[in-house]
Amino acid sequence: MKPRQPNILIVDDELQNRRLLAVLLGPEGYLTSSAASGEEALAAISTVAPDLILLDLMMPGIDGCAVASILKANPATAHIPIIMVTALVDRSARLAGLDAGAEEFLTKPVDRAELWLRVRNLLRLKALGAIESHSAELEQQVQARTVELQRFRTAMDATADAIMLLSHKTMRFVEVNATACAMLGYSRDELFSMSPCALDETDPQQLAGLCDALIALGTDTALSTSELVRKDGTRVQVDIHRQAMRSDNDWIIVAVVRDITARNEADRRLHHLAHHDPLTALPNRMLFYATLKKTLEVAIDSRWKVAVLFIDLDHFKAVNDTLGHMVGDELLIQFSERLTQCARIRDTVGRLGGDEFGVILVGQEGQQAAAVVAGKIGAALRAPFLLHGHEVSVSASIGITIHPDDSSDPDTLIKYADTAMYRAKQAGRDTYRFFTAQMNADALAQLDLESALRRAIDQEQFVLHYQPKLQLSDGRIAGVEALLRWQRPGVGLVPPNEFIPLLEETGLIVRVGSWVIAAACRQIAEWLASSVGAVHVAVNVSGRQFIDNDLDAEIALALEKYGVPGELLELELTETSMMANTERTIDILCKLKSRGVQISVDDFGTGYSSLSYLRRFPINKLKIDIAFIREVTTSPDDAAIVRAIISMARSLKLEVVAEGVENEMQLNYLRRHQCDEIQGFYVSRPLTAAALRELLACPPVLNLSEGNFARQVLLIVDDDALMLDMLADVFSADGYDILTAHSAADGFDLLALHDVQVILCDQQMPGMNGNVFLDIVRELHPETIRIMLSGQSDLLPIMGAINQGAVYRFYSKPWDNKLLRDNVRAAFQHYRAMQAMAAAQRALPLP
Ligand SMILES: Nc1nc2c(ncn2[C@@H]2O[C@H](COP(=O)(O)OP(=O)(O)OP(=O)(O)O)[C@@H](O)[C@H]2O)c(=O)[nH]1
Repeated sequence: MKPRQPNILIVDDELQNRRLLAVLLGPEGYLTSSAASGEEALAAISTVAPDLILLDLMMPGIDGCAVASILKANPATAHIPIIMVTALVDRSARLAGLDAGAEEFLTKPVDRAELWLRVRNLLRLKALGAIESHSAELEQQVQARTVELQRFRTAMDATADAIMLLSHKTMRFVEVNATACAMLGYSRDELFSMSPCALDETDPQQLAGLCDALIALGTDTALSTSELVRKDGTRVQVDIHRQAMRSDNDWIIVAVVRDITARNEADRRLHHLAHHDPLTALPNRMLFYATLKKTLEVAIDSRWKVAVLFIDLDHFKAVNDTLGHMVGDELLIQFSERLTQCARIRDTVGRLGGDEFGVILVGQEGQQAAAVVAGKIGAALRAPFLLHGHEVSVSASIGITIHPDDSSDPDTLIKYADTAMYRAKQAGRDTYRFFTAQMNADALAQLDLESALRRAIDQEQFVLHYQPKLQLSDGRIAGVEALLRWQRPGVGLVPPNEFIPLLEETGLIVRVGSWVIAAACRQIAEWLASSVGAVHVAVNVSGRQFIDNDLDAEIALALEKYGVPGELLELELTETSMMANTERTIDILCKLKSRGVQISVDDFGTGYSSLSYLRRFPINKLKIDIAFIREVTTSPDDAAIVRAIISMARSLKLEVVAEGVENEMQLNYLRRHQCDEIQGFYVSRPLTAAALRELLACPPVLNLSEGNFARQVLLIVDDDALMLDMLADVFSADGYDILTAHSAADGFDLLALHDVQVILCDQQMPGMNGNVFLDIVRELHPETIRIMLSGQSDLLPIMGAINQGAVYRFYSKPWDNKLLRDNVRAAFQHYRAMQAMAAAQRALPLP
C-alpha cells in the first residue's frame, strides 16, 4: 500500500513566500495548501487538519503567535506540529513563538536543506507520538475490556442461576459460572472438556437439533424443565432458559439453569397444606370430599359399596372449657391416631372440622363392615386419654350412610351421614346410627319448620302465656313467668320443646327473644294501667341474646317505651348461658340490675356452677330445676341437693324458687325447708293473659299448714292396723299430734306434708322394711328422731341401723308402755335441743 502523502499548510501574508515554500516542498513528495492570513489558516484547519504548519510570525490581523496559541489550546489541533517562519533574528521573537506553542523556527530567507530537515524530523516525531498514543489507547482498551470481562465473570458467578455458554461450532462449553460448577459438582475445566450431552443424557444429534431449533427461533427464549445428572450421579430438577446469540461466525447457546428442587418441595408442601388439617395431619374436608368423589366413581363401575362414617366427639366443648384448648387440641390429635388405627389402609380418614371426623370404607360388605368399624371406634375410645397430665374419657357419636343404598352423590352422602350422627346424639350419644329414609323426612321437616318459624316471626304468630309463682310465706301470687307459645296457622298451638331448640340452633332466638321482651313489657304496662295492677313478669333469655345483641339497650328501650319500672321485669337465664361469655354477661347483667331488673338463674343444679362462680354474677334468685323437685319427697339424693341449694342460696342472700311443683307433699316439704316460692301445676298451669287476669282477680287459696314447732307431731308406721291403734292409744294422753301410716310409702307422704319430729316405726313390714325406710328418712328428713319397734330376735340389722345413725332408739315388742312413753317424750326433748343448736349455728355470721 502506497504511504499517504503528508499535507503541509503554508500560512503567510506574502504570496511570494507561500509560492516559494510550496515549490521547495513539492519535490520532496509533500502536498501543500496555503492560507494568506491567520483567520484563513484557522478556517482551513477547522475543515481539514494538516500534518504540519509553516506559519509566518508577522502577519496583519491574527499573527503567527496568536494562531499557534489558538491551535495548541484546542485538543483537536494541539498535536499538529508548527514551524514558525520569521525574518527576525532576535531572541525575544523566537521565545514568543515557542511560548505560543511552535515546535521549530526557520529564518527567512529559508534554506532548502534546513527546511526539508526540519519538516521531515517534525513529521517523524509526530508519527511517533501518534503510534505511542495509539498503543496507549489500545492498552487502555484492553484494560477496560479485561475489567469488563472480570465484571461479567463476577456477575455471572454471583448469579444464583447456573449460566452455561455453548459454542454451536464445537459443541463444547465456552463459559460456565461458579453456580453451574457448584450445582453439578464439576470444575470449570471439567465442564469445558466434557460433552454437554453427558449432563442431560441426550445424544449429540438431539443436542444439535435443539441448537438448530434455537437458532431458528432468533432472539426468542425457550424454556424447558428437565433433570440434570451431577458428577456424583445424583439428579437435580431444573428449569432451563435457552437462547441462541450470534458471535462472529459462530452461534453461542446461552443456557440459564435454575435449580427448582426447593420450589418443587415448597409446591408439594403447599399442596399438602391445602389438603390436610395442620393439627392432625389428616386429609381435610376438601381432600376428603375429593377422595369420596373419586372412590364413588370407581365404586359405581366396579359395583363396590362405599360407607361414609360421620364421627363427632361427645361433649368435646366441655374438655375445652374445663381443661383449655391446648388439652382439647391434644385430644383431637390422639383421637385421630386411634381413629386411623380403626380403619384399613385402603380406607380414608379425614378431619371434617372442629371435633368432626369422617371415614370412607370401600368394599363388598357395606353396612356390615361399617357397623364393625363403628363398633371398633367406640371400643377404641374406652381407654382414657392421657392429655398433659389429665386423664380424660370421651365417647363419639357416629352417623353412617351407604352407597348405593342411600345415595351415590358425595354431598348427599356426607349430609345424610351428618343427619344420622345427629340421631346418634339424640339417642344418648356414644353410639352409631345408620341413615334411614325417615331421617331424611325428618331433616326435610326440620327445614320446613325453620322456614315456618321465619314466617312466624314476620307475621307475629307468637303469643305469651303466663305461669304464676306462689310465695310460700303467705300463699300469695308473687309473679309470673312468661312462656313462649307458637300459634301455627293450620296446626294450632305448637309445644315449646318442638320449636325452641330450633330457634336456638338457627340463631332466630335473638329476634324472637327481642319480641318476648317487648311483648312482656307491653303486657306489664297493660296490667299496670288496669285494675290488675303491678305484676312481676319473668322472661327467659338465651345466651345468644347476650352475645349477638346489645341486650341492655334493648331492654332499656322496651321499659321506656311502655313506661314499665325495671323492678317488674325479671330475666331468667340458664347456668350454661352464663358460663358461655362470662365477662360480657356480667357486664350486661350489672347494667340491667342498676335499672332495677331482677335476675334469676334458671334450671339451677343442672350446670357446672360453683358457689364462688355464682358470687360474680349480680343475681337475685335461683330456680331449682324440676328434675330435683319431682322426687324430692322420696329420693334422698334429690332432697339433699334441694336442701343444699336452699342453704347455699340463704348464705348468698338469694331467693329460691322451685319449679315443677305438682302436689301438696312437694309444696310442704319445700315450705318446711325455707324455699321462698314455688311454680308448677299444683299452683297453676301456664295461662293466657286473659285467664291470668281472672286468676289474679280471684287468687287460689292454698292449704299452707302452719309450720309450728310448738306442735309435737309423732308419726307411727306399722303395717298391722291393730298395732297402730294400740300404739296410738298409748300416746293419746301425751298431747302429741299423732299420724299413722300403714306402709313406708304412706309414711313418706305424711312426712312431706307434716312437720314430723319423732317417728316410731315397725321393723317388719312388707315392701319396704323399717330399716330401709328409716335409712331413707334419715337422708330426707335428717332432723327427725327415729325409733324402731321390732318383734324379731335378730338384732344385727337393728344394730347396723343404729350405728349408721338411722335409728335413735330401739324397742322390742311387746313393749313396756311407760318406758316407751318416757322415751318418746325424751325424743321430743332431744329434737328441740337439736333445733335450738342448729338455730344458734345459723345465727353465727358467715366465715
Ligand atoms: N381445642 C380445639 N377445639 C376446637 C377446635 N375446633 C373446634 N373446636 C371446639 O370444638 C367444640 C365443638 O363442639 P360441639 O361439637 O358443637 O359440641 P360438643 O361439646 O362436642 O357437644 P356434642 O357434639 O353435642 O356432644 C366447640 O367448642 C369448638 O370451639 C380445635 O381445633 N381445637
